[in-house]
Amino acid sequence: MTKAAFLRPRSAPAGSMESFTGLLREWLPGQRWFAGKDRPVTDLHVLSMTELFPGCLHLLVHAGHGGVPSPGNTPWAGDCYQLLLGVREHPTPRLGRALIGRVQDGPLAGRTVYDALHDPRSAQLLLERLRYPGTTGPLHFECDAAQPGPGAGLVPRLLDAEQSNSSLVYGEEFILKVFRRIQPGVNPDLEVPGALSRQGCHRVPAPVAWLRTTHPFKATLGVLQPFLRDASDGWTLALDALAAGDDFTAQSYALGRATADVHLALASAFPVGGPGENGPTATAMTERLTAAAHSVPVLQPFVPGLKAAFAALALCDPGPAAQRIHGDLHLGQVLRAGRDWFVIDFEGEPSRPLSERRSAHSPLRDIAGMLRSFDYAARQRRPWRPEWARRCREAYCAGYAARSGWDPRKKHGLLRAYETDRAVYEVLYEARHRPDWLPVPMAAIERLAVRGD
Ligand SMILES: Nc1ncnc2c1ncn2[C@@H]1O[C@H](COP(=O)(O)OP(=O)(O)O)[C@@H](O)[C@H]1O
Ligand SMILES: O=P(O)(O)O[C@H]1O[C@H](CO)[C@@H](O[C@H]2O[C@H](CO)[C@@H](O)[C@H](O)[C@H]2O)[C@H](O)[C@H]1O
Repeated sequence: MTKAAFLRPRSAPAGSMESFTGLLREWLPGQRWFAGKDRPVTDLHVLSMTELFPGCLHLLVHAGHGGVPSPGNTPWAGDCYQLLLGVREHPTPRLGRALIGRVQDGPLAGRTVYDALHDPRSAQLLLERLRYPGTTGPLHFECDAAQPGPGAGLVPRLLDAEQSNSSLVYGEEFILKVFRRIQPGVNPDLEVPGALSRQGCHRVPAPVAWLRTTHPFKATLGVLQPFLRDASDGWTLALDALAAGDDFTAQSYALGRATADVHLALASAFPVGGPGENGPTATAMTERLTAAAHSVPVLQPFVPGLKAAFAALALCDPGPAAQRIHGDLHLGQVLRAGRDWFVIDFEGEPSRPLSERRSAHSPLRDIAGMLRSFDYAARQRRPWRPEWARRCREAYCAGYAARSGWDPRKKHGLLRAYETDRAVYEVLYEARHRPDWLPVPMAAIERLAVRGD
């Protein structure tokens, strides 16, 4: 590996990065993982730029939205994104949709830049870097020596999934998740699976190696873990079952048990204890609703009805103790391999502040996430299949109760508030990432606000 240079964009001559940042500003909003599709990108700054290896730059960039702060992200208004860019002297037609463009001026003048994760050579070199712990500028490559690591020469492929980040699969043996939207601090998707594997919890693939930065702030940038090669995710399995007219209750029941297993392991890996308190929960949910309705005006007519669900928390018992949870549980976060369900992606809801994602919450939040997911799946079919979703939800709760010793269905008021809060989050998520999907959570909003069930 050649010694990498750490380029300091802030010392570059004024204006010299203009064409480069202009290209990135145009390219970013078209990316699936870009979280600001509901607002124009008004400015883009390079926060750090490191030559990872010849022909590949690592960047953290800040995308601003005209001074409108993004909830929970960095101390400044806007979002920070991680990019790995290939830089070539001569463009090749094969770059296809990886192509970002040709830089007109500044230090990269005349070069073609592209998303290096699409480039097998860069993807291979990235894995090589993770195989040998060390640092490159502010970037730190680390590994868990207790876990079997990847061998040499594993062939990479970029996953083309509905994702909030980007993932590379190596030789069908390992998967590297490259986080896209970066917040300061340890990412729970590294912290939690590591702690659960030390607990002996077999339902979560353990981190093998990871990448973090120390500039312009400390943050986790990527995690490598074993790839469950014959696994299917719960979303695909649910849609297949719906298409075939199959029942999904046995799978849902097993999924409920698996969720309870993971909650039990989380409670012992991160002992926090203490009963949940409904007052602060209701306040936080109401604040999130107000902020979401401000960003997504179609929510506004439903605000009074939704607030009622949160106000009703005052009449509920506090429910199960707060603990570390998954934080963004849905059918796309569970993988079925053999007869077992595995749980992945402990990042939490990406738009929440990291400190909030790493604190204790009611396990009902995860349960509500999965219940909403059965509804999402049922709405992918015409005509809509509410009965299918209802049976899955019942079976999931029954499976959870059998393993945990308490039945989520008996916490009706709490569960309704958590489902409402989750549906509000989904509206915000869809508006920002996949505007075409907005009608799915909006249908739930209407149901929860108007009928309250
Ligand atoms: N350990 C794994 N084994 C097999 N497939 C995986 C594994 N981790 C992730 N995947 C696949 O990658 C997809 C995206 O992973 P996920 O962690 O949910 O990323 P994101 O945060 O970008 O949504 C999953 O839906 C799943 O299909
Ligand atoms: O990318 P992540 O998996 O971290 O989670 C985000 O994206 C999800 C979509 O990919 C989103 O989930 C929503 O859509 C799913 C169907 O695609 C559905 O099963 C979920 O129930 C629904 O919430 C998730 O909210 C978001 O955080």
